[in-house]
Amino acid sequence: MTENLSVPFSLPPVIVALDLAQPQAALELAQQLGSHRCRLKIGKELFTRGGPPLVEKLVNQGFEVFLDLKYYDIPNTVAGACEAAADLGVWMINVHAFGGRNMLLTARETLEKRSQRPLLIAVTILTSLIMTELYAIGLHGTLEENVLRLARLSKACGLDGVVCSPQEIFLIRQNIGTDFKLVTPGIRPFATSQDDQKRIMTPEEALKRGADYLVIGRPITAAPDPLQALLEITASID
Ligand SMILES: O=c1ccn([C@@H]2O[C@H](COP(=O)(O)O)[C@@H](O)[C@H]2O)c(=O)[nH]1
Repeated sequence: MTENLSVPFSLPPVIVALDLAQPQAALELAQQLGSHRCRLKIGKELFTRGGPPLVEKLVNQGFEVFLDLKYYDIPNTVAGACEAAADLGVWMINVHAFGGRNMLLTARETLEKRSQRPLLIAVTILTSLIMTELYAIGLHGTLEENVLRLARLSKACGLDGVVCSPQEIFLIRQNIGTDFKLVTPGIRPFATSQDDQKRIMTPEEALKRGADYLVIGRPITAAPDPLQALLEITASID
């Protein structure tokens, strides 16, 4: 497959989830993928192993990094964590919308005091969850009602967007509009899932529905040739 590197250059909307256990392997994979082809997401496993030095290395290599630590704690603690994450120079960070209004507001206000800040988004309902699980943890209403309520709360608190499943894109766009970033994991090239993801969609369909960013991990990182997998996905949404 040939790549279109012609100007004007714009980064594809793919954020590769680097869910690897070894920082060195993550650095090698990042180098193979290239900062001109994708953004990267660092989550709990890799951050716990590689820590801030790994994040800073990738930022210094020119990657736009989404630090996906999904903060969920009292407002003061989350605000401090957001400050610390912003100090790493990352492009995007996130919190759980379940942390509530005060936590969301404090996080946003803390970041707004900076001359440069990362995008701040909130996780609504994890893409691995289905309705029966929401009932089990005591949430009432449909899954969509819960996602929309949390997305509205996030918007009202001035956040830049939310993490949601691609299946909720229409709902959020219709009710909240386009000035709100929708970051969607649960992306599967063949719309089937043999793993923990439950609310899934293909990259083409998610973008057609209005996703801003597609978070894609295992379909790329576990592929025999990750770069080829990324290029095929990118070509499919071009
Ligand atoms: O609701 C959510 C929030 C975050 N994630 C993260 O996205 C990636 C998805 O990886 P895949 O291998 O493509 O399933 C992963 O890092 C999750 O922590 C999510 O899946 N759902």
